[in-house]
Amino acid sequence: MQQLIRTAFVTGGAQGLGRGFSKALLDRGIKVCFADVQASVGKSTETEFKSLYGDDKVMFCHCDVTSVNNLEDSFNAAVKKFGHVDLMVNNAGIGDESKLVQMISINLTAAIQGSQIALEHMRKDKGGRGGRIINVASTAGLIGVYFSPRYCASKFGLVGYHHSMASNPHAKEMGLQFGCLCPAFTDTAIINFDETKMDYYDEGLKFLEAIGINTVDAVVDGFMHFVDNDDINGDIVTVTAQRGFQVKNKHKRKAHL
Ligand SMILES: NC(=O)c1ccc[n+]([C@@H]2O[C@H](COP(=O)([O-])OP(=O)(O)OC[C@H]3O[C@@H](n4cnc5c(N)ncnc54)[C@H](O)[C@@H]3O)[C@@H](O)[C@H]2O)c1
Ligand SMILES: CC/C=C\C[C@H](O)/C=C/C=C\C=C\C=C\[C@@H](O)[C@@H](O)C/C=C\CCC(=O)O
Repeated sequence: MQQLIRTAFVTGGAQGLGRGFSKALLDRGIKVCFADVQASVGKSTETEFKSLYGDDKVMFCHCDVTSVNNLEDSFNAAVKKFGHVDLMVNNAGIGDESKLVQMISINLTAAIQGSQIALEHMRKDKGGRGGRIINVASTAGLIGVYFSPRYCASKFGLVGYHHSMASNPHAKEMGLQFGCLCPAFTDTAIINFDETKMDYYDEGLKFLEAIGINTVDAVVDGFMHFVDNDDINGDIVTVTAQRGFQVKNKHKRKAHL
């Protein structure tokens, strides 16, 4: 029987993919707390969502995910308002090769810390009611990309964390499931590149033009796989302009060998 998802916490939800995931969840009647470092964009997204879905369905927390205290306080504010968080989405991210330390801190460290905060709250063996933790990585977490090597490293790290957590034989008794979303280039602000954000800028742009750009809606469709299906533990969803969304799971494949 499908675990009922009633509430979600989404980082980086003020705009782009996080906003798209939040809206799709709200459309399903799931209450959403979204956190973002951009206060004014977050507030205006919150105002719009409240007018569409009602004041009790959505909340915005101004939060810099690189501060673990800030992240924990925001998560706890969602638990206080909604009673429980069933779905954690670690989505906040940047793509800037000139900001190595900040990028690792946001894309990798904060996503791991967000996962750990969520799982301590969700663990059935510790009195929680279970839940799902979705980490937003990238196809750049699955294949090497020479013009964005630092970004790639942050996303490979996150995919490694996902595999490790999903392969935990105790995940089931804790009531936890781990999913990882790996889109290729998608039409959001993160792909507004300039020479400082990418190595081999011209070659990077040519690659991007050659493989094409996903719409936000296409990536949201892939994301909803983690909400609409029962047994998603270990799933990696890739979304590419050429092939749409595809689900891969090396843990299940191994189990069948
Ligand atoms: N758009 C793409 O091509 C693409 C492809 C694959 C993966 N991704 C990943 O998707 C995720 C969302 O990116 P997007 O494409 O929507 O880009 P975006 O720039 O539109 O959105 C990123 C959001 O994260 C927020 N954010 C950044 N730093 C933060 C911090 N320290 N604390 C809290 N919030 C912070 C931003 O304010 C913004 O709202 C990222 O993890 C990104 O790496 C994007
Ligand atoms: C640095 C910029 C910020 C965001 C952009 C995004 O995260 C970066 C994507 C970089 C590369 C994407 C490559 C996509 C390639 C696909 O067309 C395809 O060839 C790979 C598809 C699946 C991959 C891997 C696998 O199945 O093993």
